[in-house]
Amino acid sequence: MSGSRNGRRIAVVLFNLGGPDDQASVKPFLFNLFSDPAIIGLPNPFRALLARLISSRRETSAQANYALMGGGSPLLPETRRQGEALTQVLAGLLPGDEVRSFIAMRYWSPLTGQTAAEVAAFAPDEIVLLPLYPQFSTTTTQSSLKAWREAYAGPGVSRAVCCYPEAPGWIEAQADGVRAKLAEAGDRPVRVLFSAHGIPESLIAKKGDPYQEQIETTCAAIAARAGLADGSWSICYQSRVGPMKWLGPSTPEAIAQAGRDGVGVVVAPVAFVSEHIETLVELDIEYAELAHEQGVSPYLRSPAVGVAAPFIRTLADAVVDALPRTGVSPYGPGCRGNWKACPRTCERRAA
Ligand SMILES: C=CC1=C(C)c2cc3[nH]c(cc4nc(cc5[nH]c(cc1n2)c(C)c5CCC(=O)O)C(CCC(=O)O)=C4C)c(C)c3C=C
Ligand SMILES: [Fe+2]
Ligand SMILES: [Fe+2]
Repeated sequence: MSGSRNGRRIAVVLFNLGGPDDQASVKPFLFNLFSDPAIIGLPNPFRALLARLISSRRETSAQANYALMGGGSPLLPETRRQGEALTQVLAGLLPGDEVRSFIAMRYWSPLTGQTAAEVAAFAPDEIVLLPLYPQFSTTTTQSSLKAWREAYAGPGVSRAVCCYPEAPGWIEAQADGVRAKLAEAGDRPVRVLFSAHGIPESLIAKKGDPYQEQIETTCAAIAARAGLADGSWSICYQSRVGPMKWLGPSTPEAIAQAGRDGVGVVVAPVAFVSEHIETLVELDIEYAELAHEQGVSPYLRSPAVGVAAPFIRTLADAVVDALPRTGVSPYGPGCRGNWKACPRTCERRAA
């Protein structure tokens, strides 16, 4: 943190999904997730009933998965590390301003309402809303920004970063991870599978959700930066939930295809910025077993970017760019507040 009598007080609010801290929080966490109209588009009381039903049904299997990580999700401690690294970089970029970072999780603590009260107590002049989702989706970024607007009643001007699917430091950090795993593969033939969290396909047609398009932008940029040849990489989607048609091909299908083609894989998670259940359990345990069964070898996974310096610099640049009169943006010209029209800095003024 840096301070000055004349500087601005700037709150940076990091948004992520949240995860249960322990076994007892798994069910209420799932209930919160499935109660979100951005996830289940039914009116109440049907949505609440369905949320109760699904959270009860998934509880035991989800608890078993969280137990593999010691009982709860590492998402909050990982996000705290990112917040601390970001605050340090911002102190250097914004000397004279007092910058403090906060974390607002969508479905588990610290929940948005609690964080909104903490930010209000800080009495900021400026609030930068920073989703830890590089690609914008109605199910993630838009849901978090909406929750913030409903919860925050304190002082300051809120400005939102919408997305950074091809921001230079984000792509560099991802490409570094992929290159390291390709080096580990050595002479063995491998395909790079860019694996993103899926969403239901209907959201794209119904809501114009730009997520898939931005995933494709991210993957093409990483492939170019890592020098991957055409045909040596593909995009797939993991973590399907429920009976609806989700984006495809699924990551298990892509692994099976690699098996048929006689190549190993380097799986790169491209929609997550930290390690959590979807990487540590789904990719590292479930899909690794699948790969083993299908004779896919090697099966390697590049790490989530975490606190990699180029990534934290990308976040810091996004914050500086969101503030008024602060230099040249690597993200292109500013947005007029409509994410459908402007896929880079959507919902810039979220207040
Ligand atoms: C890009 C990020 C994510 C998108 C898009 C997303 C959409 C989405 N997720 C579900 C259902 C579940 N997600 C769960 C956990 C989870 N999801 C993300 C990210 C995205 N989700 C994160 C960061 C996490 C938390 C991980 C942790 O460590 O706790 C879960 C719980 C786990 C499980 O039971 O599998 C569910 C359920 C839907 C339905 C959806 C889009 C419609
Ligand atoms: Fe999810
Ligand atoms: Fe925009």
